[in-house]
Parts: sequence; C-alpha cells; structure tokens
Amino acid sequence: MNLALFTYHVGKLLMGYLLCLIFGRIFVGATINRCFMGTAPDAGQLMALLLKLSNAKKTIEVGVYTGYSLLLTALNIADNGKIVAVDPDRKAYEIGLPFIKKAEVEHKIEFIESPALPVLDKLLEDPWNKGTFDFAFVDADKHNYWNYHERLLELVKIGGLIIYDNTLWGGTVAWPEEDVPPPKRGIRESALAFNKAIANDSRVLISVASIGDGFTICMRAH
Ligand SMILES: C[S@@+](CC[C@H](N)C(=O)[O-])C[C@H]1O[C@@H](n2cnc3c(N)ncnc32)[C@H](O)[C@@H]1O
Ligand SMILES: O=c1cc(-c2ccc(O)cc2)oc2c(O)c(O)ccc12
Repeated sequence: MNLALFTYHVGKLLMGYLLCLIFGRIFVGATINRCFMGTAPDAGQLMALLLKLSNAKKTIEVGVYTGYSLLLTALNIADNGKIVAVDPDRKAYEIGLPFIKKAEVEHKIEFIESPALPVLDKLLEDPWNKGTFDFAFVDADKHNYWNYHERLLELVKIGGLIIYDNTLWGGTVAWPEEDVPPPKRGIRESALAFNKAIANDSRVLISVASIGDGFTICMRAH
C-alpha cells in the first residue's frame, strides 16, 4: 500500500472517530465511540428486503450494539413477529432503545444480556425450538462465526435465512497479508477461515454480497 493511500485511510478513521465522539456527546449525551460498528445502510436495505420477501416472523440477532439492525428487523417483520436479540452490552442497547420505543416495535424484542453461545445452546436444549426460526443475523465477535453457524443451522427452518456481516472485512480478505494493517489481521484470519468453511458446507446455499462490509446470505438447504 502506498503512503498516500495509507494516510488517506488513517485520516478517514481518525475523522470518523472524532465525529462519533462529538455528535455522540451532543445528541445522545453519551460517548458512542464505536459508531462505525453499525451495519452499513446499503446492507441494511438488502436485509430489510430479505426479511419482507421471506415473510420472516421468528428471528434471532447475535450482536446488537446500539440497535440499528435490530430496529430495522423489528420494522420489517410482522406485528406479531419476535426477535431474540443477544448482546453482553446492555448499555449500548439502551442508547438505541428510545428509538425502538418511538417506532413502537419494542414488543417484538426479547433482549438478552449475555454472550450468544450459551443462549443459543439453551435454546437448543428445548427440541421445540429446533427448525423454528425464519431468520438470523450475525454481527458479533467474528472468531465465533462458525460456532454460531453450527447452532443457528439447527435453530433455523429448512429454507430459513442466516446473514453474516463483515465477511469481506473491509476488502482485506482479498489482500496479501503484508498489506493489511496489523490490527485488522486477526479478524481477517477469522473471516478467511469462516468464508472457506461455509463455501464448502453442503447443508447451505450461500451468496456473498459485496455490499456494506460484506454480507454472506445463507439459506439452510436441508
Ligand atoms: C458490530 S456490533 C453490532 C452492530 C449492530 N448489528 C448494528 O447494526 O448496529 C458488535 C456487537 O457484538 C457484541 N458482541 C461481542 N461479543 C459477543 C458475543 N460473544 N455474543 C453476542 N454479542 C457479542 C458487542 O457487544 C457489540 O455490541
Ligand atoms: O471494528 C469492528 C469491530 C467489530 C467487533 C470486534 C470484536 C467483537 O467482539 C465484536 C465486533 O465489529 C465491527 C463491525 O461489525 C463493523 O461492521 C465494522 C467494524 C467493526
């Protein structure tokens, strides 16, 4: 990577970070210093379309943060639809909660403050949950995506959808490792391993949409 490109990327990151701090303080009264973590709006639009097209009612979200994708899901499922939304960070969820309330969709959400793996395992203990979810969205700790995949495949119905965010990780999955800034290398490795594994998984059909930060759209085939 040449120096100009590197300076451009670092400058963009610093400017985004500063704007997050300033606007977070002014508008929300709290420091939202990781606002870059929200799902990209173009990817969000695709997700809204898929929720509507698939007529999703019973859904799971792994990784809520301040609730952009959660609100989007709540707005695009039926009024009697449900979202099991899991994140260990309740404080972040509570920053977005006033917007969820204003949109009058809070009744669709069961927020569970916890890491997701034990919650998914608990759901799987009840055989009535197996094969009953229409839709799942995964946007959490990237090194656990395969662990989520194994569990979610048992929870979603045949024909149900699972979307994984950040599977292109800023495009770095296609770069030579030496061009990738060291802080991005760990998640890049996880993304590469996940992408390879899911591409070889005969239980699913997938499409990697190069939208936002990379959306792997996955349908349980059998
Ligand atoms: C990228 S953010 C989610 C963004 C959100 N989907 C949106 O559109 O605004 C990632 C979230 O994953 C959560 N997270 C990290 N480890 C987790 C885990 N083990 N289980 C569930 N959520 C986790 C973090 O607390 C963080 O809120
Ligand atoms: O920069 C990030 C970091 C994450 C992230 C890292 C570690 C975790 O346990 C959870 C999330 O997620 C991101 C993300 O989803 C995104 O769209 C952009 C950036 C990041």
